[in-house]
Amino acid sequence: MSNSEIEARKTVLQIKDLRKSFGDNHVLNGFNMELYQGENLVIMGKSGSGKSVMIKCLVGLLEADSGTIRVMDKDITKLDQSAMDILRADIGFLFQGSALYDSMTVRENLEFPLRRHSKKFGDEMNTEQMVHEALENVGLLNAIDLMPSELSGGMKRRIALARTLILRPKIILYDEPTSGLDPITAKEIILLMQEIQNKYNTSSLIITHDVDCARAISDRMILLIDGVDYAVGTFDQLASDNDPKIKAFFKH
Ligand SMILES: Nc1ncnc2c1ncn2[C@@H]1O[C@H](COP(=O)(O)OP(=O)(O)OP(=O)(O)O)[C@@H](O)[C@H]1O
Repeated sequence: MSNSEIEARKTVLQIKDLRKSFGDNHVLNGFNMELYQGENLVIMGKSGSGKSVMIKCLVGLLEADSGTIRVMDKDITKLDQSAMDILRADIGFLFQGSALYDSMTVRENLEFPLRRHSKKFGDEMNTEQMVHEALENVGLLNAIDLMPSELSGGMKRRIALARTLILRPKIILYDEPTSGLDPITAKEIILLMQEIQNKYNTSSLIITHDVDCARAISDRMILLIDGVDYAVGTFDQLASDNDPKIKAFFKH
């Protein structure tokens, strides 16, 4: 995708001048980002640089000190609880800790979010069909009646992805989607993320330390350094930059 193609697109998520401190620890010092419809945007930052704080502000788990966050043209700091719930149904999360419920089968794990967000799909919701489709999307329909304890780490990650997808999110937030996986399984997850993006034209914000993952999946990248969007560009643009702070990310 060329830069001009991306720029012609609709913005689905926009953060402007986001600031958040904990006492003297100034974590975010005016962070900006824009996620365009249908793109995969990777955010990379060192450990402790504020990636999780940024995501928590984005989903309303932390209150920013200042700045604006707009999700699909709505300023989330101004939404009441019910408006926020409706918006949340359009945002999917795949977090490191998004564990499956151990006491439920795969099928039940997928039915669970559907019941919670049944309003989004109304009376026409066909739970069985939606569970099947979500599992087919991750190639694990045959695991429908298994318990999480019977799944490998890679399979669990795929089921977690299916559970996110079943709500047909417009935006997916991925926090370290390949962490803890061996390189082959990590590649499978990246392939799946690409397939899903192609099939549903979702927009994805991906936080990762994994340079291979960033190379494979990103249309654009943002480097979060010193609490700001220090560098923005394609993987190739950033990987060939001579700034020492930027270079540090791409050294193996
Ligand atoms: N609730 C909190 N109270 C006080 N300090 C916090 C809180 N949450 C985060 N911090 C601080 O904010 C800074 C950024 O943390 P954050 O978890 O966002 O880093 P990160 O970039 O996600 O790191 P990692 O890649 O290791 O997950 C750290 O210095 C952390 O100690």
